Amino acid sequence: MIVFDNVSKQYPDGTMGVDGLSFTADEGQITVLVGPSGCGKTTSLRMINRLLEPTGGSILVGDADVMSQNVVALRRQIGYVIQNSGLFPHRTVLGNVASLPIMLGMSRKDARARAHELLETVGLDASYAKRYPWQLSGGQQQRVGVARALATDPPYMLMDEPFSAVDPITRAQLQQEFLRIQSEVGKTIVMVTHDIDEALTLGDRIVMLRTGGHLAQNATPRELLRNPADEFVANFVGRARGYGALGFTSDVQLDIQPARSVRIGEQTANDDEWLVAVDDESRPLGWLRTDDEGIAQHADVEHATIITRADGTLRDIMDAALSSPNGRGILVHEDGTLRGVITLEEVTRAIRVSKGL
Ligand SMILES: Nc1ncnc2c1ncn2[C@@H]1O[C@H](COP(=O)(O)OP(=O)(O)OP(=O)(O)O)[C@@H](O)[C@H]1O
Repeated sequence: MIVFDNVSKQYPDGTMGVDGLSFTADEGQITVLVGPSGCGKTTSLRMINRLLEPTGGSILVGDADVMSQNVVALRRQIGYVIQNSGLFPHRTVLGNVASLPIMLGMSRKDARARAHELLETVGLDASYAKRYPWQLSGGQQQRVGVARALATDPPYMLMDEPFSAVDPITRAQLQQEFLRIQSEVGKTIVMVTHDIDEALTLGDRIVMLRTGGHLAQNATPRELLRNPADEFVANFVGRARGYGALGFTSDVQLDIQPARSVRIGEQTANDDEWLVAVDDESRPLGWLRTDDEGIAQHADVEHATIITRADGTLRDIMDAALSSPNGRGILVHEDGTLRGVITLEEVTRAIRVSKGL
């Protein structure tokens, strides 16, 4: 657990970076600090591992005030991931991930074995191990940064805009992988972002700051969307409030209909009818209309269709229906096999029910 108790940071020139901030980052959860530029997010984060020192109040990591802990011992418990990864440029990927455990006394062999494991965890195969950071894309560098922070298996992680230097698609991918990793490792994480969508996607709890380093609201993503504390919070959450609120798994029962499907290469009598094309393992590829001879061809599949899980969020399911050429979304089971289809009307009904309309 990390606790901020009435914490302030006044810089030597008199600027109040953070002013009387209190919040708790619970064990095993992701707490996201979010807010406009200059509101004190990074200042708050850097006081946790004592890159900066508070001028008022106290910060507890575990049970002890950070100011009473030995700095080296404190930082050993805290993984730190920053924007642009901050990798050692002259060390290989493997060297970057293994260096801290070696410094802390792990044998070279064990540290390298662990580094290989971690690279796999963050989605980099063995061929990347010998490369240098400059030989990687921005997204790959961020993955190495996350692997490095996990290498000593610290109970706490601080992450400062970890996914902001990459393109939106890579970013979404990294976010999802990060959530998967966190579901396995269960670290106590404090993350900084200026992006409300990222905060809503990743945060178990969101601590929103306003200019001057004051707390604006401390809430779960759901509460923040439903009950913004004031106009500032409502404006900051902004466009995300309507559509974004659908980004949570809903408990509304959906009427999913069976789908007419066809395997590629198969002959079907249903020409001029939309069918779900599936592969040999019954995984859908997209919608397709068979040709005159009724043969399902790969080239005829509408690949722009978004296919999503039947137990996903209403937002994903709505995307599936909206991206379909016929207003019906293709849904899959957890293992990727075809579950059925859902009409846009049914999605709309589910949205109304979930919102109590
Ligand atoms: N060394 C410093 N000396 C004086 N003021 C500083 C110093 N570092 C930061 N500040 C000020 O403290 C305030 C908070 O800065 P901080 O970097 O924590 O904001 P932030 O929310 O992380 O911003 P951003 O999203 O732009 O990175 C700002 O007004 C900033 O100008």
